[in-house]
Amino acid sequence: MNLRVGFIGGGNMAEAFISAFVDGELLLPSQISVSDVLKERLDYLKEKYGVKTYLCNLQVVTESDVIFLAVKPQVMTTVLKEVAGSLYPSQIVVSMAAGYPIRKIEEIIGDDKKVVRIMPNILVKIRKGVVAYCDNKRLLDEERKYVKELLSTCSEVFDLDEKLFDAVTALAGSGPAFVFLILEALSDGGVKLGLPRDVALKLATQVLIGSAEMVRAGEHPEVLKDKVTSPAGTTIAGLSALEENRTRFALIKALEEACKRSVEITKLVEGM
Ligand SMILES: NC(=O)C1=CN([C@@H]2O[C@H](COP(=O)(O)OP(=O)(O)OC[C@H]3O[C@@H](n4cnc5c(N)ncnc54)[C@H](O)[C@@H]3O)[C@@H](O)[C@H]2O)C=CC1
Ligand SMILES: O=C(O)[C@@H]1CCC=N1
Repeated sequence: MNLRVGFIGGGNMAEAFISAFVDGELLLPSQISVSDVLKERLDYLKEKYGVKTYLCNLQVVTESDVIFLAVKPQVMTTVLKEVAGSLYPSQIVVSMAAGYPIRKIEEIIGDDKKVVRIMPNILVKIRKGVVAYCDNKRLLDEERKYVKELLSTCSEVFDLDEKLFDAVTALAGSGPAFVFLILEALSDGGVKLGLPRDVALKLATQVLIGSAEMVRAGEHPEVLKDKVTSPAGTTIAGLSALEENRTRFALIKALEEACKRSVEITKLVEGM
């Protein structure tokens, strides 16, 4: 299968996917079309990636077999209503909107349409993303395979029940922002101790990448933590400060709040 891919909304996530698809040489720029309400944004995408761009969303619908909806959840209902009459049941609609359920998409465009819901993260831009995947079971096996292959070029794809999407949105969708904050804070700590800013950021980044790689290699983080921690040493002094400041709780709470917001967004869009 070699389908034409469109994006409605050409913001951060659309660019992350376009960049990955083009750089990964899975799609030619001429197979990709994008629409947005901002002409400057479209000019930028056309110039940088060579994709086809339109101010009209319906043009993307006409030119695509797979249509990624990459607008904010609050804009989804308007966009879906706008394109509903032009969609064919053979086309595949892929939504990445946080908190926007498949049933709401079907309510607007019809339940005869092929609908995929994904929750990606910004790391797809460097082809190290994760994507949670579910669909409304209307895709043919080969179509599902194709969409997953497309997503696999830039991410690890997890088949998950839609019920888990709020939690996945918190951990995987919002997660990079939490990690960026941690990196920034570690760099600040280094600067406070006298390290030059650029050195502090590089050290913090390498520590994070290396630590994640060790966990990926198969060891549990708790076991690894104990290997770093000497009796009466430096690490336990730092860990004790983290416990005193309830760092674990703060991170758990961050995910809970992000998940709660995803549920709130669903309630909000269901009333639209
Ligand atoms: N940014 C992230 O890391 C992640 C975002 N998401 C989801 O991806 C979706 C897109 O998010 P971002 O790319 O971050 O947002 P963004 O704000 O960067 O991009 C949205 C784009 O939609 C355009 N737009 C607004 N109204 C439009 C309309 N009526 N027709 C066509 N285009 C229109 C905007 O001009 C903007 O360029 C959201 O639903 C979000 O929940 C999901 C996972 C991660
Ligand atoms: O902040 C947001 O709502 C979006 C969804 C996940 C990441 N960014």
